[in-house]
Amino acid sequence: MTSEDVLAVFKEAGALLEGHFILSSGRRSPVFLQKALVFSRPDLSEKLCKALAEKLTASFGKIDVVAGPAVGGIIPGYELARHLGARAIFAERVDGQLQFRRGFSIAAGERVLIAEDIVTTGLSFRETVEALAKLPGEVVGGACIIDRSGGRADVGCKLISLAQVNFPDYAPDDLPPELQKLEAIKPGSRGLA
Ligand SMILES: O=P(O)(O)OC[C@H]1O[C@H](OP(=O)(O)OP(=O)(O)O)[C@H](O)[C@@H]1O
Ligand SMILES: O=C(O)c1cc(=O)[nH]c(=O)[nH]1
Ligand SMILES: [Mg+2]
Repeated sequence: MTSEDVLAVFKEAGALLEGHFILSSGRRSPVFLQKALVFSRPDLSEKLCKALAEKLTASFGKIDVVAGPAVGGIIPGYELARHLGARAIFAERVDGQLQFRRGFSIAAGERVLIAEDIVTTGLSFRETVEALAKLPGEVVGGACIIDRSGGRADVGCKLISLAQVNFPDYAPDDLPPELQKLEAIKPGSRGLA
């Protein structure tokens, strides 16, 4: 699939939003990819993750465990694991820090792939790398559906994306006039109680 094909899937799901959004990193953007609307469609989730899994097998070989950060990484992590013949686990925030709970474990020597929905600054991805450093297993690389950084984000390991885009984002104190006029909304879960 090309990046245009992937954006067409987001459009089909009504997930390509325009307005004034507060991103997970605190940066602001006039564009938001509401992946939850895509992942609410099993047919679309399967199509995207099957195509991504094919790229991953070519780059990383066998994967034993797919690990995604909640909330956004859970469904693509599970669906990728299904196509890769791996198992899926997720990390969730406890007092702001990502932890693997719920009895999830990784055995020594297992090959681990980090799965994300969207990468913007790479912050959430790097936090997942840190959480995995406390567990056995070898992180062989990472995957995301859409890399909003156009390939520039440093995620702390090799990242394979299904699509790369270059949507603008801004520091909150450096907004263009058209964003200053719009009320900002924060769709993601970071920082929620
Ligand atoms: O590369 P970054 O700058 O970290 O941005 C991308 C992250 O932002 C979103 O998560 P968010 O924390 O908004 O919560 P969600 O997973 O519940 O959507 C998304 O799911 C990624 O995890
Ligand atoms: O950077 C983010 O927080 C982010 C951007 C985006 O387009 N979609 C999303 O779910 N998160
Ligand atoms: Mg997330």
